[in-house]
Amino acid sequence: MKQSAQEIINNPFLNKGTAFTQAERDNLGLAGLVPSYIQTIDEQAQQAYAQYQSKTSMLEQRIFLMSIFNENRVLFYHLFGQHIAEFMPVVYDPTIADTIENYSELFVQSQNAAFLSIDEPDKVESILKNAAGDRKIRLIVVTDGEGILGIGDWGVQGVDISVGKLMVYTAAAGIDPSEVLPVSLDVGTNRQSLLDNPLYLGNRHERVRGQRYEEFVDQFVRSAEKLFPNVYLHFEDFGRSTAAKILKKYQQDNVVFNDDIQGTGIIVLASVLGALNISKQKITDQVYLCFGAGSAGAGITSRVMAEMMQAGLSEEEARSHFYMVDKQGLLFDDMTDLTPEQKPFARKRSEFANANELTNLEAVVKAIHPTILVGTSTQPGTFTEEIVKEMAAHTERPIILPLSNPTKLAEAKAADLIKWTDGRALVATGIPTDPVEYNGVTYEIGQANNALVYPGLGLGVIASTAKVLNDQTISKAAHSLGGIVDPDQHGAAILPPVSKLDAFSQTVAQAVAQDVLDQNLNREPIADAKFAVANEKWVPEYSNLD
Ligand SMILES: NC(=O)c1ccc[n+]([C@@H]2O[C@H](COP(=O)([O-])OP(=O)(O)OC[C@H]3O[C@@H](n4cnc5c(N)ncnc54)[C@H](O)[C@@H]3O)[C@@H](O)[C@H]2O)c1
Ligand SMILES: O=C(O)C[C@H](O)C(=O)O
Ligand SMILES: [Mn+2]
Repeated sequence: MKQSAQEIINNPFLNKGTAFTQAERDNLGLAGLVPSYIQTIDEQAQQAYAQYQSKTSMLEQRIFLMSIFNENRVLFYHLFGQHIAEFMPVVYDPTIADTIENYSELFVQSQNAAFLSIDEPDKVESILKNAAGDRKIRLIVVTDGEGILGIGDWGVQGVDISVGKLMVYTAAAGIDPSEVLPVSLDVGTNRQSLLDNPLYLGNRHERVRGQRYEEFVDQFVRSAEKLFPNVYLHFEDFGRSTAAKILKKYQQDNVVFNDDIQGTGIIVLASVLGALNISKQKITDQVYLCFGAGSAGAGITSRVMAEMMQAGLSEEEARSHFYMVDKQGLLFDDMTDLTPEQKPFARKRSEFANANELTNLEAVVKAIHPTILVGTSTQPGTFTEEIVKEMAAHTERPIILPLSNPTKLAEAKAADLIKWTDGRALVATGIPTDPVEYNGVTYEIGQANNALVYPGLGLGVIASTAKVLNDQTISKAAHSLGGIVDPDQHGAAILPPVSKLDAFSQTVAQAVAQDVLDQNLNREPIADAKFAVANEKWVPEYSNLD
C-alpha cells in the first residue's frame, strides 16, 4: 500500500528529514514539507553532532540523541556508528540508569515499544501485532523491570533497558532496527515511590507473582512465537527469583537468551581468558570468588566452571575451585535460603576450621586466597584496600572485576585497584573506564559488560537461523573475543576496546554462526557462516523511496 507523505515523514524507519532526494520530494508529495536544500546524511550527522556537543550533561546528551532516534533511525545509527565509544556511555549504561529512574517524568513517546499489562493478558497478542505493524520482527528484548542493572525494581520504567539494549544491537552488530521490538511486561512494581508518584506511567499495584505471573510470561512467549516465528527472545533484568527459571523453561525449544546470566557469563569468561593470556597462567590453577551470587554471579560462575571442565578437570575437581559470597557470607550447604543456582557452589563447613567466621568478604578472601574476584553484588566500594591487598599478597596477577552497574554501585574503581596492587591487578569494569596512569605506565581498562558480546551473539544466531542457543555456542562466543589485544604490551587491557565494537561483533557473530552450522542447528540451509553474517548486516544509509 502506498504511504502518504505525512505517513512517511512521521515514520522514523522511513523519514529522512532534509535528506529526501528531489525525486522523492516530487514523487511522494514531500515537496515543501521540508526546507528546499537537500542535505547528505553526513551533513545531517555533522550538524547533529555539533548540537550534541553543546549539551552539558550526559542526560541532556542522551535526551537529544533520543530525539533523533524518535524521528529518524537511519540518521541516529549513522551518527552512533561514527562515535561509538563516545556515545555508548550516553545512550547505554551508565546514563540509561538515570533515564530509567526518571522515565515517567521524561516521557515523550513510546519509541516503538510494546507495553503488555498483566491486567489484560488477553490483549498480549494484539498489542504485539499492533506494535510491529507490517514489520517483520526477528529480535525482541523483553524486561519485567524487576532487576534493572543494580538499581532494582523500576516497573514499567524499565522499558528503557529494552530500547537501549536494542540500540546497541544495531550500532554494534548491524541488526536491522526495523526488525526489532522492545517489550515491557508490566506486572506492577514493589517500589513504593513509584506507586505513590502521580506521574508514574505503569500499573499502580504490587508485582504479581506465582502462577499468574508465569502464565503471563508464557502468554507473551507463545504469542511472540506465533506472530514472529523463530524470533530471538532476549530476556533482560528480570529478578533473581524468575530469571533462571524462565531461561530453563524455554531454552530447550525456543531461541531464548538471558543476558544477565549468559551474556555476562560470556564476557567474564572472555575477560578471564584475556587476563590469563597476559599473565601466562592456566585456568585450572585459578581460585574463583564470586561476590554477589545472584543472576549474573551464578551465570558467570557456571560459565567459568564449564571452561575448567573443558580444560580437563572433572566436575568435582572443577567445583572445588569456586566459592560464592552473598549477604550471608560464604555460602554453605546447610543454609536454608540458597537459590537453586547457588546450591551447586555451596561449600561444607567441615572444609574450614573457622567456618562460622566466614560471614564477610574480607574473612573469606583471607581464608581461600582467590586469584579471581568478581563483583556482582550491587554494593559499592566493597572491594576495599584491605581486601584487595590481602588478595594481592597471595597471587602475582590478581584478576579483579568489579561489575556492578551503574557507576555509583561499582565494587571498586579501576584506578584504586591498580594503585593498591602496584600495577599488578588485571582489571575490567562493568562501566566504561578511562585509562589509568600509574608509575609511568598507561593501563587500559577493558569494559566487562555484556554489551561487548550480546550483539555479535544475536547476529550470529539470527544469521544462522539457529533453532536453539546452547552451551557450546555460548562457549564459542566467549573464545572468539581472544586474540584482538596484544598481551605483551605493558598495561594492555584484558578485553578489546569498545571503539572496535562493530568489528569484533562480526567476529563473535561468525564464530557463533559457524558453531550453529557445525551442530546442524540451523533451520534453513546455509552454505557459508561468514557470508550469512555479512549478508545480514544492516548499514545506516538511506534507501531509495521513490
Ligand atoms: N557488567 C555486566 O555486564 C553486568 C551484567 C549483569 C549484571 N551486572 C551487575 O551485577 C549486579 C547484580 O546483577 P544481578 O542481575 O545478578 O542482580 P541479582 O539481584 O540477581 O543479584 C545480586 C546479588 O547480590 C547479592 N547482594 C546484595 N547485597 C549484598 C551484600 N551486601 N553482600 C553480598 N551480596 C549481596 C544479592 O543477595 C543477590 O544475590 C548489578 O549491579 C548489575 O548491574 C553487570
Ligand atoms: O546493562 C548493563 O550495562 C549490563 C548488565 O546487563 C546489567 O544489568 O548491569
Ligand atoms: Mn542487565
